[in-house]
Amino acid sequence: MCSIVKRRSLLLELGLLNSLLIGVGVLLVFWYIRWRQSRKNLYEAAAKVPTPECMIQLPILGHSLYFIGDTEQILKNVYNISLNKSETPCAVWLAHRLFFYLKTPKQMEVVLNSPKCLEKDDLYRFSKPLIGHGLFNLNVETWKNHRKLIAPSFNQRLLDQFVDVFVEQSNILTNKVLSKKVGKFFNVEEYITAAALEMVTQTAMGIKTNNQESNCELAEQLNRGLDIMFMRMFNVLLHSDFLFNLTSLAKEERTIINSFQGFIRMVITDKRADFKKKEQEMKECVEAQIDEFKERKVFLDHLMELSQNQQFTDQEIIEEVQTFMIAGSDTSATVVSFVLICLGMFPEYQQLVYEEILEVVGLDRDIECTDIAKLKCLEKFIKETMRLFPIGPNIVRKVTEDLELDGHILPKDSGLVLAIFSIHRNEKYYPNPMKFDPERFSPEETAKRHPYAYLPFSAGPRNCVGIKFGMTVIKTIVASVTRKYFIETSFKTIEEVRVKQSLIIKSCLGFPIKLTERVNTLL
Ligand code: HEM
Repeated sequence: MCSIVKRRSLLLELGLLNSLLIGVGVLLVFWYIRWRQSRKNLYEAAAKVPTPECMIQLPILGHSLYFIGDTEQILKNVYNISLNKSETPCAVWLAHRLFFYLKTPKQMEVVLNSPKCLEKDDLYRFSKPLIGHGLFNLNVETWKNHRKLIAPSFNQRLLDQFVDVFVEQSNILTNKVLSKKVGKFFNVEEYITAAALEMVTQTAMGIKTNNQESNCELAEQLNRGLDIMFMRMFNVLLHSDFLFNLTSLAKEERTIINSFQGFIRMVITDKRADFKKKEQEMKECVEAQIDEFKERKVFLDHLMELSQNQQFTDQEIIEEVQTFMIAGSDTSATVVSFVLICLGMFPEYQQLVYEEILEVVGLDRDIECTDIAKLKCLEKFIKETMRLFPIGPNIVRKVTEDLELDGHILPKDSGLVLAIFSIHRNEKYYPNPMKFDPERFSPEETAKRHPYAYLPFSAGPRNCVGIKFGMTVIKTIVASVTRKYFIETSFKTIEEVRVKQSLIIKSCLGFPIKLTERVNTLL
């Protein structure tokens, strides 16, 4: 009797369980159908354009498998999409996310100037911990306000005042740091990064850290942080915070960010105290002495002034400084490193650059701000280097309202991959594209090209805010090194310089150069 009752209650429980499972199943199916319906416009838009021929599309994962792997392979896979002759936007699925891959200057012009594409894509969310919620990453509404307030800090007059810092640090790099490396091959990147980081630290925060002469742990940490960030962006398995936090990468990233933010906080606290002290001294000071207190203003001073008018909170200041330091140092240092290996590969151009420096600056005196614009040959050389090695090889934006492009509707919530690396190496815009030829950037040749065929600093309202700053840093360092040393590299051709995409482009084999001190004679 007892066993019959038990069996009945078991059957009852099983029945309930089955009903529960069926109920959950029905709900899931219902939710899935609704979810698919809400994304109908994405599927329809994707069906109207080609998918990349070089990639197989899998259920659920889409083309994701092509974006798992090392950062060299990822850049190659993205580049391979451009080898298809068709210029129609093509659709790439990264799991449930739809991206359109764009590769013509006309498409770049429309997208970069459209108010519907000012938002950075969700992929950039993985960069927020390290780069901060500053200009680079902010959502459009806050970005508009911050950009308006911050852009004046990058004016020419202010930049001219920083040239002294750039020159001082370039001299330390050339005369103290690199002089120990003469005569043997070495990877120049870490030394340039330390110099650029010190330049940005001084001009962003107004403090000296003697980065170049001490062991530059911060620079190394930031490089590793950027690598982890990019791995996460393209590896869908690491997109979930839960799964990522189970990996050792998450722990490593947290350590890097804590030490970086701790450093910025410390500087801001010191600055605030200093700011208050100076304000007090100014109040007590007679008019004639006030000039003594008028020092060169750095980026942080501007932000702190804006915070007094309630335009920036303390946290926003920290995030903007964080952005400025990463966006300003790693980019400039990487371009300088590429320029140095290109100078090594093409000695005939190196000679022209060297002769120009002697003509404009001479042998002995320091570079001055008025010299920078006169270094035209160097400028063309830098531009050609940035064509072949653009810092942001692929920029990704998000569509916030349906956008019409080349007769196709790119729907809200899709992502747009702007394939700058592919345009820069496309023979349609740059005949014989792998030939290194600075004359492509003579005014006559430049005028013949679509202006959006060259985008090293992006373009439109959300372009790089530090273009002049970056170009001045690059010119000052390269002029200083080239005036003192003849540069060689172990790379023989551009093709040998294998590249990978961390958030920015990097050389897979580093930046090996050999320096020989020049026996300088005036021309
Ligand atoms: C040669 C050096 C540099 C290159 C090639 C470069 C390139 C770029 C590119 C391509 C973007 C757009 C990225 C995107 O839309 O995904 C960008 C944005 C930005 N860059 Fe630069 N950059 C350089 C130097 C600098 C410097 C020196 C600073 C600051 C001192 C800076 C600050 C920024 C900021 C704040 C943004 C975000 C702008 C916004 O969204 O409003 N960059 N940069």
